[in-house]
Amino acid sequence: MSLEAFRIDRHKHGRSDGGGTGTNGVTASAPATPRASHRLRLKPKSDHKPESYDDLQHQLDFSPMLFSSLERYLPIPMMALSRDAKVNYMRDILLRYSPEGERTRILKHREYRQKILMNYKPLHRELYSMHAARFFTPSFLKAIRDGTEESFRSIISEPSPGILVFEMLQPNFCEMLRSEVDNFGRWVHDADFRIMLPNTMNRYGAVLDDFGLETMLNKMMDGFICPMAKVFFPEVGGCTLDSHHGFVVEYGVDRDVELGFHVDDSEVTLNVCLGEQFSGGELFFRGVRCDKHVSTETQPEEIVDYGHVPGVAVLHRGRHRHGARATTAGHRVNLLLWCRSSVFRELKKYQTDFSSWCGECQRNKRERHQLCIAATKSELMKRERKTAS
Ligand SMILES: O=C(O)CCC(=O)C(=O)O
Ligand SMILES: [Fe+2]
Repeated sequence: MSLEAFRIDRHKHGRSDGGGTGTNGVTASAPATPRASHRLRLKPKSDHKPESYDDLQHQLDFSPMLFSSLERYLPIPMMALSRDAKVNYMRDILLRYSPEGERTRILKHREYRQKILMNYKPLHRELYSMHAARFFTPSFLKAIRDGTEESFRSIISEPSPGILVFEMLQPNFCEMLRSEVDNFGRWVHDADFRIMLPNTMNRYGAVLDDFGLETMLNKMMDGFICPMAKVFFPEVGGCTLDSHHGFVVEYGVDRDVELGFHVDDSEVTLNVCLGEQFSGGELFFRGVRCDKHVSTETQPEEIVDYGHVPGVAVLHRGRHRHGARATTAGHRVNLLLWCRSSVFRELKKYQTDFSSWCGECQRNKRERHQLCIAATKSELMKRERKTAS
């Protein structure tokens, strides 16, 4: 695989940041001048149970889960205040840290979503809230209910370390989601509405979060992906996933045919095939890499290919380099949930060694270790020779 073709996909509209004027008492006005007096605690109050802000998703400028995570860092007297007071306090802090351009982007995206939500009529209303028993396969549900590493391992296969494959979605859910996306596509066409593409690589597909599925997908991440990510990907923020970018991509000879070699703008990616009949479209993986090593050589043991099966999920680190081969016949539709951790992203800024997950950092560390052992050995031998003579 030539690494020249490598591209890092930095999705620009990825944050869950719906908006609009709300009816829940949360002011969603243009960003106020942030108050510098607003502070957070250095350490979280771990026994504090944060509120849920999910129902405010269309009024908030940031992911509701971010507010829940941040609540543990509030000054103690704040914790007992009303939810609205807490939201406004946290929102001021968050806005203080988001640059002007980012704030404008958030507001524009909020308006964009609002326009869609006010005009698009969903086809399958049942998709818009979480009905776990109807969406997921019994084996997946049981594993999640048990919640142990052993129960997860009983349903997954791992063709290579860090690539988890398991049956997840019921055929009926796959079909409903496909037809909902088709319905949305027809509305976009009829209304002559310009939509935002899921990412910089796919021309065919739709951002599910933009037409009302954000809450359901948040629940999917929170209740069904986080438990697995905690066990299998703790070193890349698997324990602190707090926002997502949910979308569907479509492939075929008359759509996107293949997908170039890339890494996702996610900590953990869920990729589930929704069908239909197709040939080709295999995923190829080439090892996990940090930013610095993203274009380094692939080692033979990192080469893995995977053929999509409808209803079956692939869960992997976002930094696991991959791409999709040409879909040579038929039509392939996949659901993607790029799960992110704001805590992990913040901490990463201050780190240089990622040997707990980057294949190249690991190799470098091993090499340094071996050099160190060799140097110690030679020093010891020198000393022995000296004492002997
Ligand atoms: O087509 C696929 O299955 C891969 C999609 C993917 O990697 C992505 O959208 O990030
Ligand atoms: Fe990807």
